[in-house]
Amino acid sequence: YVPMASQSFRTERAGRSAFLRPSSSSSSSSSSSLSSTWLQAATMPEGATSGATTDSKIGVLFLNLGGPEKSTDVEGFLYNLFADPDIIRLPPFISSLQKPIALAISKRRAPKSREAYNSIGGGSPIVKYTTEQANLISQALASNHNLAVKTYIGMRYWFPFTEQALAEIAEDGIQSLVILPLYPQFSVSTSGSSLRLLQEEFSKEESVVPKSMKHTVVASWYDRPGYVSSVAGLIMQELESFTEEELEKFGPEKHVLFSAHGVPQSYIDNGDPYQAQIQDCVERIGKSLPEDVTVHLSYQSRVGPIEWLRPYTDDVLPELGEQGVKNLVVVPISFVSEHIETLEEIDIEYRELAEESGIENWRRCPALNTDQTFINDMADLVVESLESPTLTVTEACVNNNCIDVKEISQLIDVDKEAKVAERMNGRFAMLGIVSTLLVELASGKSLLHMFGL
Ligand SMILES: C=CC1=C(C)c2cc3[nH]c(cc4nc(cc5[nH]c(cc1n2)c(C)c5CCC(=O)O)C(CCC(=O)O)=C4C)c(C)c3C=C
Ligand SMILES: [Fe+2]
Ligand SMILES: [Fe+2]
Repeated sequence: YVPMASQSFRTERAGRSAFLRPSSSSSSSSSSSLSSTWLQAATMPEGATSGATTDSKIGVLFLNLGGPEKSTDVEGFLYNLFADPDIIRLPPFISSLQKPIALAISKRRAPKSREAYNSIGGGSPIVKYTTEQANLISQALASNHNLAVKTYIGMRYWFPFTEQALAEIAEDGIQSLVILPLYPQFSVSTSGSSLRLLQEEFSKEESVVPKSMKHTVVASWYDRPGYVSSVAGLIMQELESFTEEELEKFGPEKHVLFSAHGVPQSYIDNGDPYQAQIQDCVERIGKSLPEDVTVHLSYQSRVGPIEWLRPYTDDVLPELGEQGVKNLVVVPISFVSEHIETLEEIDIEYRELAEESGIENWRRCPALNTDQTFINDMADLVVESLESPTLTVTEACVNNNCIDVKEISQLIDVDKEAKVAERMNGRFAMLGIVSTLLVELASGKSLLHMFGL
């Protein structure tokens, strides 16, 4: 649990800044003409003149996945992850088995996972980095934009849980909340899962947060020039670290491999925008790299026997080796802080595979972590989202196909039948993972182990 006392919070805005009164509304004195952007509505009381401001308490909630901080957390963390219907999708007729299945899979996977966490010091650094990012973004909002906000961290599967963050948000009396998933690209399995949790909470009769609290979501932000240039900047540092001697020895060709986190192919077939956003993201970053650099894209971290997004990183590395690639920078692209899949999977497993494949001059681009260009851009993003029309959690989920429209059919008018049918297909595909488990339980044979679960 991260004590919130460590985060900065000023109830008063640090001063009067112009952005709260954008020029488009500066001559208006009617609150109704301001209703398109919720910050204005939230900060200006009914009938206020454009110059007037009130001190609305603004919060920013950063959503992230979370990770075990010590070895004994691993099984509980895995259970929470596999109990999430956005990670293991079951068809409705066995959905009541979600929890026992999660229990069995987490027990099965825990030793392998624990070993991986032990190899990086026993736990995940996600909370540490996310806390630092939240604090620095809050500082950048104060210094660059004269705006005081309180920041909160809501992890999906481990402490500090999103539910805890919501309780604090309510206790602090936050009136306007920006919800910012720390995943640049949207996937149903990451941002979508966290937003669904919020959607369910906010739509309860007796929600933890008051109905009067306004909120807006930033669903994805991989296409922001600030984000693109901060990643490109980190890649350039790695490319420039190839020495004259190395280039003489291994040749002048430089390659960059973007290794994105994978998702099951069935998610994409059912409307997850993730792959399209990854491709667009890689294209944008690739364009800001020197022309003599060759760019590749692959997907890592697959789990279970079903088809995931291809090509797989562990297939591409040997292929690059065969093609004679020697100078390679590997870039983790789906996440903004170091975690087990950068520190263990890329730095240990893939590095070893690359060496075996003859890729002799290896670099790994660090995750953004506390990169200052990135932090400043995230602060700008918060301000821009405050000035823009709101996007509610429900709208963000529906726009990105991560909500069963049947569940919210009262709220939103869409073609229910078609959407529900599409989701069912994805759920049957996930039966691949689950039926393997059931066969294993019945036969006593370790099929899941064979498949890496
Ligand atoms: C089984 C399905 C999984 C999907 C789909 C998935 C998508 C996905 N995950 C991340 C980022 C992270 N995943 C992390 C841990 C983790 N994820 C899965 C499974 C799926 N992920 C498992 C089983 C685990 C546990 C670790 C393990 O045993 O391998 C983490 C936490 C890392 C940490 O340091 O603790 C992150 C981060 C993305 C971005 C993504 C889809 C886009
Ligand atoms: Fe993973
Ligand atoms: Fe994951």
